[in-house]
Amino acid sequence: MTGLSFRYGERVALDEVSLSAEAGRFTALLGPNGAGKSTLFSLLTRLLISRQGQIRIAGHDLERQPRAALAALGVVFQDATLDLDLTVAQNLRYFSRLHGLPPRQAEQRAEEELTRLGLWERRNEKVRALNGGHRRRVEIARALLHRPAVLILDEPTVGLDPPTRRLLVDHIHQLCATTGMAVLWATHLIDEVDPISDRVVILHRGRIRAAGDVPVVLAAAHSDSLADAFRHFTPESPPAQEAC
Ligand SMILES: Nc1ncnc2c1ncn2[C@@H]1O[C@H](COP(=O)(O)OP(=O)(O)OP(=O)(O)O)[C@@H](O)[C@H]1O
Repeated sequence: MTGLSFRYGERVALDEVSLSAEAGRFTALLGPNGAGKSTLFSLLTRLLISRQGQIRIAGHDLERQPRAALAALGVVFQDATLDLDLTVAQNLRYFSRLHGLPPRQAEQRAEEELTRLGLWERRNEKVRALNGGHRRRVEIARALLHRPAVLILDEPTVGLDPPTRRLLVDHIHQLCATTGMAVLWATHLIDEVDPISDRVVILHRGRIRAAGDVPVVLAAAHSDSLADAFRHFTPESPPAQEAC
């Protein structure tokens, strides 16, 4: 996205934000509460529209080619959006229909993704019967059914216990490396970043404060830890959590 701005009335939520998520890489969008992460996700998914700036998804302009752009996008929102009274399989089937996947292909894709996330055996259970971590996994499986080129996740580990959090973070890192998908993962938890392979974008009060590979961000902050760099670029914010 380039030069993206958005305001709620007089309140500026995003100010000339430009960032990219590269294919095959995990980009961590780090920002404290109120930084503008959810607003950015709403713009990426067209829940909000901005006249200032441009968003391209897998080469498609979101404003001019919304169908093609959104077809290339997988989304996991901050709040769960599953139907609790449908089974895991029914939730996935419904979503596949929305994306126009033929039934046979939809079933195949559901099996692949649920198996990968260890949930195939539980496909006929109602989502209501699953714990928070398993529901999150179902949402991730659902977001991947149509094989998006870009996957965006808005603080997907909020409320999960540390082992479940680790499992999801590792899973998405692995997917990124093996499928070539671009991932944009919003978080305020520093320990979700892999300092070796990830890119980091630090957003504070609607503006990008730093972006690049971890060593670049550390050098810009004259710091040797990402937690310190985060504090440096987000003054007057609560300290970043390194672990749950
Ligand atoms: N519907 C709204 N009306 C007015 N202001 C809003 C609205 N939604 C968000 N804001 C403001 O816009 C700014 C960015 O909020 P946003 O929710 O995008 O941040 P965030 O980084 O996602 O924060 P969090 O981690 O708390 O979800 C904040 O100052 C917030 O108060």
